[in-house]
Amino acid sequence: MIDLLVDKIQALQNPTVVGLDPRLSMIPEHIRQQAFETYGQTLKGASEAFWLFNKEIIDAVYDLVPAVKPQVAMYEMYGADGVDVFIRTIQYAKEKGLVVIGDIKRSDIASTAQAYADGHIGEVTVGETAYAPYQEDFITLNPYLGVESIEPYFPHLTKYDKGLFILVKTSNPGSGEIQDLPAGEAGKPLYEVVGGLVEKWGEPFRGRYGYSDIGAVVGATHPEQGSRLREILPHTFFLVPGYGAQGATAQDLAGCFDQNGLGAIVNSSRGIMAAWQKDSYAKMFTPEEFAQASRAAVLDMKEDLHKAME
Ligand SMILES: O=c1ccn([C@@H]2O[C@H](COP(=O)(O)O)[C@@H](O)[C@H]2O)c(=O)[nH]1
Repeated sequence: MIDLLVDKIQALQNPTVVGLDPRLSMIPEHIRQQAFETYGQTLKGASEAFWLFNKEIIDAVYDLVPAVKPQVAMYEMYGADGVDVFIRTIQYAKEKGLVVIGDIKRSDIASTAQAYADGHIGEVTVGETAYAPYQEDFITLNPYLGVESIEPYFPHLTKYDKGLFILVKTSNPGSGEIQDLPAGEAGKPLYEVVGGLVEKWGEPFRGRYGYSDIGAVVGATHPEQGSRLREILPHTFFLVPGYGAQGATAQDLAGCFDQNGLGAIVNSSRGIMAAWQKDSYAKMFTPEEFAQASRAAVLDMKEDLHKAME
């Protein structure tokens, strides 16, 4: 799956992933009204508002970006209706030719990890029929439980052509409290040790570009660590969150790319979905044109990333 992602990044000349993290507060009034008139102010009403919102944003950006990253938490908080919209969003994005990164950050003992693996990137069999309930192309995982919590996903990478992004150095301000602790030889920080494991786990899954189906999450908000990780993990592709709403600039994350301008895909969720609420875009687009504002934000981000990589 990493080859397909890199092919798409190359074809579009855009290493951007649009994060699909809808919140009611960022949904324009006309969309909320439409959903609430049909379903009431209920969990289903909120979820359907997300669906209408996501669908329009996908329609506005699918020809510009290689991938989208729905964040499961935003959907799960509305229960079964929210999860239904998470699944419909994945299906719709895939129909539009987008690679889908399910940001689900799972972590558990092997037998439970197997269930996550089968459900999210594999198949579950009921009677004689095999179902693929979620169908993300990549999912995010937390490696804290060690290799046997990650291994159950490995056969699915080849069998179903899938990929993983494993948390290595996260973008949150407090990530250093645990991730920067000296853990390896010569006081190496924990994130370097985890990064080394990810590089090793990924070895059998390398593709045409030398990158593995097993990638790493590396926050844009930690520029020095990002550059260091790029140096020591030459075969590990990075999913880089933290640009925009969390304060990281294109310059901050430039070190996550390799000398060919590959090796990373940069996420922006609020910065793109809620662009219509920002003064700079609100001057140009009405709330009804929210998806066009998102499109403009994607084009601006692309230009910004290119400038930083020059
Ligand atoms: O280290 C991490 C890992 C994941 N995320 C997720 O990325 C998006 C960021 O959203 P923005 O609105 O662009 O800040 C969100 O889904 C996070 O859960 C992260 O930010 N940092």
